[in-house]
Amino acid sequence: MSDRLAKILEVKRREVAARAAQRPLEDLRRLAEAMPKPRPFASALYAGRQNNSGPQSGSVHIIAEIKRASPSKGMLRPDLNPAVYAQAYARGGAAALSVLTDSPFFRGSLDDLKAARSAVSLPVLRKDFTVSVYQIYEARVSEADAVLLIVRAVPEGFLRDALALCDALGLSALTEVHDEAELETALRCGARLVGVNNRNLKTFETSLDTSLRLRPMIPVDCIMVAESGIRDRSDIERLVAAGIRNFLVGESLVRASNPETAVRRLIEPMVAAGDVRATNVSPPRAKSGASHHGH
Ligand SMILES: O=P(O)(O)OC[C@@H](O)[C@@H](O)c1c[nH]c2ccccc12
Repeated sequence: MSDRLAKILEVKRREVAARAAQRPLEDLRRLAEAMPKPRPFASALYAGRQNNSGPQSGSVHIIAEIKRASPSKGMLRPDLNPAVYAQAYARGGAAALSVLTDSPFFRGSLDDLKAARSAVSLPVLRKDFTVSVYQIYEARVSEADAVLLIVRAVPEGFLRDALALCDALGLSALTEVHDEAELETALRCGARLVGVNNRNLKTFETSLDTSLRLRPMIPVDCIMVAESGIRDRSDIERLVAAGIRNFLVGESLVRASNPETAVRRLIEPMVAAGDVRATNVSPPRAKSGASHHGH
């Protein structure tokens, strides 16, 4: 484990222990179980086994992230208003939202999540470093529809229990992996919504090759999300060509001068090379298109 992740997890464990001392797990559990149903998160994404000839075929689904700062990039947008961003992302056509709720390293909070969620009707992921079931109940009580589970951050036994708890609470779990071994662990524990993080946790650099490399290992009954380092339309196109349809995008949307347009640009229908040519050729001279039949 990288020192940086280890440091974050250490701080996180202390933070959660302090909150649990204020409000015991039992109280939180009671509150969680009385919450209204979450919004469906996984089904807002593209599932690979869907009929590929449907109207959704080839469509791009964006989980748009609300993130003020990050340990690797420092301050991104310190004055970010979560409700305003949530609405802009929704207007741009985002399929779901991700809200950083970690405060020491990402300057987020559970209040950000609530503010974002109440401004839109999209499902919302609580983006945090989950090290305790306490945070899963807490996510539910804060109206999250999904939580992040980072394979590298927890023992396999915890991952298994956390996935089962999410299931019982009706929460989706985005299980994050960085390599083949972590993906195997995730699948062994029953993960069905898998995030492939392109950020190398040692160097903090991103490479889309991670998503491209792991894509063929994702079973057909799983939903894959490519995470991190997606800057523009050409990145999306590279990944779409490999059969990837779901993307978690943060920095490039947060930094964009117009977040609504920035999302819309990423999801615009792709124009295939053949289509481009079709619009450029002169109209056919004869109407007898029989020879084109079946083409
Ligand atoms: O800002 P980017 O490069 O578009 O990345 C978004 C998201 O993938 C990234 O914020 C992230 C992925 N996994 C995480 C785990 C914790 C905190 C943050 C993350």
